Amino acid sequence: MPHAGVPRAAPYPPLTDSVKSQTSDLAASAAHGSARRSRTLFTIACALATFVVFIALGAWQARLELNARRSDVAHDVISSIESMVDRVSSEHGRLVRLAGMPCDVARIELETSETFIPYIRSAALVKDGVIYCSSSFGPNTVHLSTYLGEFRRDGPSYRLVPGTVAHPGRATLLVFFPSTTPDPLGAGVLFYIDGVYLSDVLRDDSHLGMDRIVLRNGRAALTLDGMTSNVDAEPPTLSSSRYPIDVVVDAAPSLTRSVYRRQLVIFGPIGLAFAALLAWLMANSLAPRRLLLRAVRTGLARGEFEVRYQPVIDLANGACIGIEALVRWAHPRWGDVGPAAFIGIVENDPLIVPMTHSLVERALDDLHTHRVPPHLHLAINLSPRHLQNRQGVNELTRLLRTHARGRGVIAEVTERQLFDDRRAALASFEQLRAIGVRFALDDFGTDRNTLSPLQAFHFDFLKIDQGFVAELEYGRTDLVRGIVALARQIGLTVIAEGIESTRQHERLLELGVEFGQGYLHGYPMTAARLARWLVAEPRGDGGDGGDGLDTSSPTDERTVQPDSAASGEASATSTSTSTSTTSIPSDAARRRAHDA
Ligand SMILES: Nc1nc2c(ncn2[C@@H]2O[C@H](COP(=O)(O)O[C@H]3[C@@H](O)[C@H](n4cnc5c(=O)[nH]c(N)nc54)O[C@@H]3COP(=O)(O)O)[C@@H](O)[C@H]2O)c(=O)[nH]1
Repeated sequence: MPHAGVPRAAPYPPLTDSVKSQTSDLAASAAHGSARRSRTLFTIACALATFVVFIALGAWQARLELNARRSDVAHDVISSIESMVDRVSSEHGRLVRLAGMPCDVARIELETSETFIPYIRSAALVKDGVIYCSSSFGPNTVHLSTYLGEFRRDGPSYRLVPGTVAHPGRATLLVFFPSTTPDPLGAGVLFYIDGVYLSDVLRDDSHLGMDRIVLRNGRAALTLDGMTSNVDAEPPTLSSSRYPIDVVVDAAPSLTRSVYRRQLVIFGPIGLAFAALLAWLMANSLAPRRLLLRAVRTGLARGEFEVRYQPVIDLANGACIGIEALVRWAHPRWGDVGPAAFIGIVENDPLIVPMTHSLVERALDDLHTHRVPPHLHLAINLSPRHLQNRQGVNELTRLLRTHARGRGVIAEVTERQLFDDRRAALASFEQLRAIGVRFALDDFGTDRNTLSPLQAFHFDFLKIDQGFVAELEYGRTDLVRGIVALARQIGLTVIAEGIESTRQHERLLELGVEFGQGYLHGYPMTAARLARWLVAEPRGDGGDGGDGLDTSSPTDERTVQPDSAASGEASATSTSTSTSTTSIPSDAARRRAHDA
């Protein structure tokens, strides 16, 4: 029987095709297709990057191996040359005392040095800076500076020269030991280490695979091709710690190629295996998400998603002033699935747009069918991703404009991801505000960056998260007090969520919170049950026909009365009767009501 209070004036207009198309598989699968493509590309990119890392590791390993080979060879060369010079050094003391003696007196002993000191071609005595007596040629007159240039008087000097007066064109390492007798122009013994020995060291069999081995002393450099000038400042592969010589060793291209090839043969397959493993792991770790999204898509197409409605109460008088629509999934195999199990994943997928659209469509339809008075606002959860979807917001605007039928709508938005595309979200706020939608910042205080959305976006309500409300049970009121003060300061109305006990209710009232919802007042329920609840629950009314949130179409009939009980279908209708009883259900009464 129709009630006087709520005229069933216009029949509920059929949903337009364009609106229906919003939830079409096509849109969902297009969005899904592009998300899947990006995921596949991401997986391929990660696998490729892994492979490249392994190839780089192989190249690095090859470089290490080549460097090790080069420094082995350099070490070999340096230690061979060092031991030659060592041998000469160990013998110089015996000959240096001859410096200054006449050549014919010293020559015999000098000549024997050629025999017992290995590697030397000859030895010569120096006096007054002049080489005056040689083991090979006897008396001589060559200025020491011809070979050594500047040389030390207080210690040995070493010089690699391309040749000597006696042996031009024959590389020689000269080692000069000054005598202990002071001689300002220089006296001592000069040894000529034969370049043939030096070349033999460079030519050693163990140095196979090396392209170039250069023995350097000052600006002189000896290679297997002869002496060159050490002009470029190529860093040495190894320097002697005892003598002024160093070595540069380069690997031959053939050796380089073979070492690189060998490392790639090792690291390439390992890299491939790891890349494949990573791709497999990624594909499989994403699989549950993908499977869930596919199931949600199927569920949407089959109409498995339902809406439950939780009353929002004026805490001062218990009057219901609105309802929040909450999704539930009636899965044929998994049973009733709460949103916590899927909404987080869906909210991160374009699928949230058609899903929300179909839920809002369903909610408007339900409320109309069950004649839930239009002054009760409808709160919907709108994900930031939806707000950032131009087409989705246009479709939602059209839906609300044509089907809200004067019912106030509050979009509850969480701050998570709201800033991902701030411009788009701001434009959507504006567009929806233009048709009367108002905004609540949901779960306030649960994220890190809580004040920024309040600054950047135009909100009307602030929903205190149930975590803070629960704390009131234990007398911890400071946070709620602070949130209320903040909300007042910036002109927002506070709605508390998750009120479960009369104590919390009373504390909220004391703290100045006007509105709230929670199991104390009403569990999320079907539209039919909501209609019965609106009729049966003892509650105060809005009194003046306003609901405090001012979200409704103007109506002066607020108190809902039972519809025909015989029909079994409850409808909530308004009458002109107004009750003034403010009634907060006791916790026990609430539980009884819910059990019923
Ligand atoms: N994008 C969308 N998000 C949605 C939608 N429907 C719900 N949600 C979000 O999912 C989260 C979990 O929701 P739900 O399991 O429905 O939980 C809500 C209430 O049932 C619950 N509640 C209400 N009163 C009490 C209470 O007294 N105690 C208690 N422990 N829980 C209570 O709290 C949730 C209220 O959610 P909200 O007011 O939105 O913060 C949740 O984040 C929903 O927002 C949807 O269609 N789209």
